[in-house]
Amino acid sequence: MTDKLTPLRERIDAIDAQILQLLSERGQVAQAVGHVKAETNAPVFRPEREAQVLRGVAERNPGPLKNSDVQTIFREIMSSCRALEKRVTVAFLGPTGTFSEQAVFQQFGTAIDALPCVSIDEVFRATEAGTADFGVVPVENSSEGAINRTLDLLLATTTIISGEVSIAVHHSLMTKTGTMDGVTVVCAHSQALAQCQVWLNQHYPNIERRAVASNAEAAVLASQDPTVAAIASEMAGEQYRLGVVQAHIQDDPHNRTRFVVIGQLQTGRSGKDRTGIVLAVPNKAGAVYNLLAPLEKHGVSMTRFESRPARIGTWEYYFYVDIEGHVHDAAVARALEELKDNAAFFKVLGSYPQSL
Ligand SMILES: C=C(O[C@@H]1C=C(C(=O)O)C=C[C@H]1O)C(=O)O
Repeated sequence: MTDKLTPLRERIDAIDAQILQLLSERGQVAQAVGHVKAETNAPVFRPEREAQVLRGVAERNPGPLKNSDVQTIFREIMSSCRALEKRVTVAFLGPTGTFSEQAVFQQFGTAIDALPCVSIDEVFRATEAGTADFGVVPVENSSEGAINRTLDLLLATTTIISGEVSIAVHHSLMTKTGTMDGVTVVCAHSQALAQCQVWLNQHYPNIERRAVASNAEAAVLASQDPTVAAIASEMAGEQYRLGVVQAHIQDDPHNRTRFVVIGQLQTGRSGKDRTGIVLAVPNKAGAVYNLLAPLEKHGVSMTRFESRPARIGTWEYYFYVDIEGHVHDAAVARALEELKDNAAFFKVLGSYPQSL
């Protein structure tokens, strides 16, 4: 047994030495890139380039490692290389242990300074003020729909969207003891309570449900009080040493939340991009139909259409539209020129690589 293992481990040691040498070389090249960028004051973080690297490794992956695992490794390599150029600060809806934090690491890797904020408003403020280089905010959930606060803040913000991240959202019911004995209240963020309502109605119809600021806060409360159960990610549960009563209690097993990255950075073309815009039209018959006609004319696909009541001003609704492509793609540029002409309000939220 040992004799068979020894030569294999020697091979692994030799490979690791090569990997380490190559990582060192990669780091040195990233430092050289950093010097070139510093000379021209160019941005350090280039999401379009990172997206291309990650797509490339999945395309060229010879196996046996899974594409998603190889991408996780390369994301971390890039995060560390980027940190040699400059370490970025990223604001998110805290505390630590939230799905927002998970989204931050999925986009930037872990060689960053994560800045937990108490609200989505605070994430926007920190990013606008430059306290953070970027902010990560939730925009939509596959079962609950739009995150309205984010949509409203996107309308007025001076920041632009530079990226998107989509993560699977699995909720677990957890308590200090790992059982429901003596539990009188289930705490979670209102979105999480909504996403688990059928399951809760079936299993614990009579236990009070209390909305709190975040699932992580619910986990903190449960860790301090055995009569409180929390709905949160298992990651948060581990962090606050909770026992799992039941894992994966969300009503939709494919539940996902999409986040956008906001900042001052205008992301370049990656070859597979998305663009977010906000529009308003005068309240006339056929106005919305006519408004969107240029998309069809120029062969631009719409991937999302969301409306929000305008709370002030002359128009009734703002329309949040996501389209495929980048503002620098010829067809998108032409379509947007025409859209703009027909709109009473028009704002490009940003162009960015489509999430993996
Ligand atoms: C090295 C660069 O800087 C950063 C780090 C990257 C990497 O490690 O591959 C890629 C893009 C940038 O976010 C670069 O721009 O090429």
